[in-house]
Amino acid sequence: MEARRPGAAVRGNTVVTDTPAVRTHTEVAVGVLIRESDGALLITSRPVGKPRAGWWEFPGGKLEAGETVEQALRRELQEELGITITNCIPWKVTEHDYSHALVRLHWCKVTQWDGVFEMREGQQMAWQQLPLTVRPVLEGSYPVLAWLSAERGLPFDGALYAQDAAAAEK
Ligand SMILES: Nc1nc2c([nH]c(=O)n2[C@H]2C[C@H](O)[C@@H](COP(=O)(O)OP(=O)(O)OP(=O)(O)O)O2)c(=O)[nH]1
Repeated sequence: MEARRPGAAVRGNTVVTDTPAVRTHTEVAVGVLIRESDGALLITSRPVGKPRAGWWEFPGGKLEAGETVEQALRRELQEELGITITNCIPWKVTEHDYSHALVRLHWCKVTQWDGVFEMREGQQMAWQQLPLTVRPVLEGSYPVLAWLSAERGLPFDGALYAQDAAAAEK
């Protein structure tokens, strides 16, 4: 007799279970662009059509097959912002489990780039000091905001950045 897991059903030759599939990580390259003159951080809003449209984040995006983190970040910032980064200092790796994806975020500090900023996806950009004044901010970015705050001797309060989340697109 066939052993069946609880919750499993047979449809034709296929066993269908309600056991969730193992979630694989989506690898993401993220740039912490730091302006030399005053240490301000570049924050951008997520464009219409993406999950969490209108939320604020550090610029970056998903790695494509065969790309290194640096290659992906260089491509994403050219595509989205029209600039070419000329350094990329690997910094931290974090993970966050969203309902839309389980992401692994590869954070790099970037202090040099060429070109003029152009928001090619209709997003907004803001050079910000800590604490940021834009809201809401993707929660996957909170650890990095906490580390940046610690580096600058500033307190960090994640609750600040969740403000206005209820009104924003999820
Ligand atoms: N760029 C960026 N992504 C972040 C940050 N924090 C954070 O949790 N994420 C998450 C949100 C998304 O689930 C994922 C990035 O995916 P994405 O959809 O924006 O990437 P992409 O630009 O390559 O998008 P796509 O058009 O190829 O779908 O990483 C952050 O500060 N910056």
